[in-house]
Amino acid sequence: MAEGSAPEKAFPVSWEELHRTGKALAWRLVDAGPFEGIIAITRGGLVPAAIVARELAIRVVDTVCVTTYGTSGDDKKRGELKIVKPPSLEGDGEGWLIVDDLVDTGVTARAVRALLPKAHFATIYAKPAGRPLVDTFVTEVSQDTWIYFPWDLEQRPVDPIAAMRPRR
Ligand SMILES: O=P(O)(O)OC[C@H]1O[C@H](OP(=O)(O)OP(=O)(O)O)[C@H](O)[C@@H]1O
Ligand SMILES: Nc1nc2[nH]cnc2c(=O)[nH]1
Ligand SMILES: [Mg+2]
Repeated sequence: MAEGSAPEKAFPVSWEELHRTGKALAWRLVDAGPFEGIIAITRGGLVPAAIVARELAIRVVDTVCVTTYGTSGDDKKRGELKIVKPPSLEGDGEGWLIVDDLVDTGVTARAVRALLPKAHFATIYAKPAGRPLVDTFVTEVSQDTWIYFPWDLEQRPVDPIAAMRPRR
């Protein structure tokens, strides 16, 4: 999310939807390979990487562990980007697939691309600012949207619409 611009729209994603869209990503990647393996950007890329690995029969899965958002306790606030664990892989990433859940400002993608410039970079979702950094994605959402993944959500009771309006 761009500094100073609070996201206005919520885009909640269910497990079923994530699985379906993750498979759609795998379909888009099938002719871009074969890949030596996947590098998942933790933590958000872990579940999408598992879905893509299963669909493309990829057995080698590595991680690059990055912290940016949420380090101050607010999940929507960006902190300083740190690579807390680099990929085990040596080299420029040629023949490898990097998977993340989404690209927003592109700061995370840019940092990981700098480590592995020749790898193919794939995400399920992309916002316009980060889109040029991604080789393959499935769904674009507007920059002022915040995507809520299944692991960000739980079922809760909500008031009926009428209860949220002033009585006439
Ligand atoms: O394009 P950017 O503006 O850099 O944002 C995209 C990154 O933000 C989220 O990760 P986050 O830092 O929230 O950590 P997490 O994956 O551990 O949830 C998401 O999983 C991407 O990795
Ligand atoms: N869950 C989630 N994390 C993000 N990190 C940067 N943008 C987003 C977003 O829209 N949703
Ligand atoms: Mg992430």
